[in-house]
Amino acid sequence: MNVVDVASLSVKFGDYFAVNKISFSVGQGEIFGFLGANGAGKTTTIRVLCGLLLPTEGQAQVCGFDVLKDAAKVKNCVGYMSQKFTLYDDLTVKENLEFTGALRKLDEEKLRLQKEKLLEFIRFKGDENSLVKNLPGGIKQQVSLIASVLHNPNIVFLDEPTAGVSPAYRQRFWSLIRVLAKEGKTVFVTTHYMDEAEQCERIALMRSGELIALDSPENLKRHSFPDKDPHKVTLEEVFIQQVEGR
Ligand SMILES: Nc1ncnc2c1ncn2[C@@H]1O[C@H](COP(=O)(O)OP(=O)(O)OP(=O)(O)O)[C@@H](O)[C@H]1O
Repeated sequence: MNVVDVASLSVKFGDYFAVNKISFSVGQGEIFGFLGANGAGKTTTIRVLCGLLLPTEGQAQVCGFDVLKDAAKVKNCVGYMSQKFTLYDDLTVKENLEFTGALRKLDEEKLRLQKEKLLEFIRFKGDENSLVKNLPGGIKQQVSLIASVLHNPNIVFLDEPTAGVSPAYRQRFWSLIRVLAKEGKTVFVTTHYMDEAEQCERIALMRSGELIALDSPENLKRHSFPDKDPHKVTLEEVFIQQVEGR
């Protein structure tokens, strides 16, 4: 079953096509990488798929709901960890989760159970009453992840979730992503790290608002460099050739 179905989707800002007639689908439980250079249209697409921005043209369905007709239902079935802002630095871990729970209209008991389950899931060892600004970056990222899935959405959009985090924390974060996917959640993730992209089941490559390739990491390597042994090709080389056109 598809959780995301996008057909000829475009978003224009003035005369500028930030997203230009893209079409793709994402399945339940898939780890889907959404890659491209800065300004390629990734965040804009994610905002449409979270029901936060109306497209200019085309269709998009998320969890079976139309982003144009049913934006409120779309918002309910998605989790979103945005690039810059997911937690309040001046609130504690507990307050952040309670605030997110209130925004998501979770009742007290459900919030309590989800909070316990998810803190356990990330093996949070700290004090729930610590201010978020005092947490190490990697832990902040993990708390941000659980805040985005507190309402148990079908799909979670992670926009450069590991930017600025140490390699050990990045590795840990990806092990959490894999568990979420195994449990059936769809993970839609953008990253500039090719070792992370390598862990996606399929990767979409965006360039200047257009979707220029969509396949498994292995097939992207095979098709980008047909004369080479795909095991000797890196995704970095694919990215440089396809996205940066060099
Ligand atoms: N609200 C807006 N008004 C005008 N232009 C915008 C707006 N939002 C995004 N853009 C432009 O649309 C293009 C795509 O931006 P977007 O943020 O989707 O790219 P991105 O692929 O997510 O890049 P990055 O990796 O830097 O986050 C950029 O040229 C950006 O400047």
